[in-house]
Amino acid sequence: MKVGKITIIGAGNMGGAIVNGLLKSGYIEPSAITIADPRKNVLEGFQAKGVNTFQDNLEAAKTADLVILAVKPYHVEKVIDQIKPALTLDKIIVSIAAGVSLSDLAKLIGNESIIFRVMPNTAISLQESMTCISGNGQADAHLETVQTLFDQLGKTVVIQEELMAAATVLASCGTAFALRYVRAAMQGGVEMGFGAEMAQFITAQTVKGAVQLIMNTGHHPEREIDKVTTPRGITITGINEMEHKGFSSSVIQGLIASFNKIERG
Ligand SMILES: NC(=O)C1=CN([C@@H]2O[C@H](COP(=O)(O)OP(=O)(O)OC[C@H]3O[C@@H](n4cnc5c(N)ncnc54)[C@H](OP(=O)(O)O)[C@@H]3O)[C@@H](O)[C@H]2O)C=CC1
Ligand SMILES: O=C(O)[C@@H]1CCC=N1
Repeated sequence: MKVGKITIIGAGNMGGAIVNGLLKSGYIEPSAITIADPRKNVLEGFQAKGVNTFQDNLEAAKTADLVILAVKPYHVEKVIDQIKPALTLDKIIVSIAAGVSLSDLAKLIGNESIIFRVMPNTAISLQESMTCISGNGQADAHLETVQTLFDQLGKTVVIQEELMAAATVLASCGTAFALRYVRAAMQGGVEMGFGAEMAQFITAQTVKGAVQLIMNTGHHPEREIDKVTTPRGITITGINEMEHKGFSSSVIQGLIASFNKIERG
């Protein structure tokens, strides 16, 4: 079933990106979208796009069929307290707060409620998110509705909740990790003679093409790497030097550090 009215609580990086992705998708009318945030100035831009805006979270949540909690993890409890009177059992509640479990949410909202934990990334604004979804027992009957909604905003997978911390690191933090590679390559490009703008253009298109090589074929990355690394050639010299300096190991250790941060707080 297609979702009716959506309310997003929190108009920050992610709340705003979700609204922009929804508007771009045309999946639902701007008038069926509501966003709430205490800051009036951030709401004005959304109002201009025909989206309903509120500084009062409870008012914003009242009319919704589906409420997305897009506030920082440490604001989730306070926000749920504010909107609880509007969280009737027929409403779908979606939290994107990192590290806030379904059982944490059920304690605050109620065991009978329909609750999803969803982990998107900032590319949701361009309908290019990787979004991981899990839900509680009541959520099963509404999974298609929620997955179809996020399918409009990129790619989705339904996962066991125990994998949600790993999903957060790979897919949500992953945007920043990938862009650090891009930045580092740009810095190298500038040292070799390109201006920053040209270095960014060349690096970004190269990364996009490399990603498409594995996405379009399903090939393992090493299969495509093998096609680039001429024996005694230039690429293997650079790759081996990166590995001597700990490239793969640094990436893995960074992922695990982020994972431990979610798991241990
Ligand atoms: N950023 C990312 O890439 C991702 C983030 N997430 C999760 O999404 C959530 C939001 O992150 P992000 O968008 O980056 O954070 P932001 O701080 O950018 O956005 C949160 C917004 O909520 C506002 N806010 C604060 N208190 C309230 C309140 N009581 N009621 C309504 N709005 C309030 C904030 O205002 P103010 O700034 O004034 O406090 C801010 O505008 C987090 O839980 C995070 O873990 C998940 C996936 C990816
Ligand atoms: O860094 C964070 O805590 C959030 C969650 C995932 C991406 N950004």
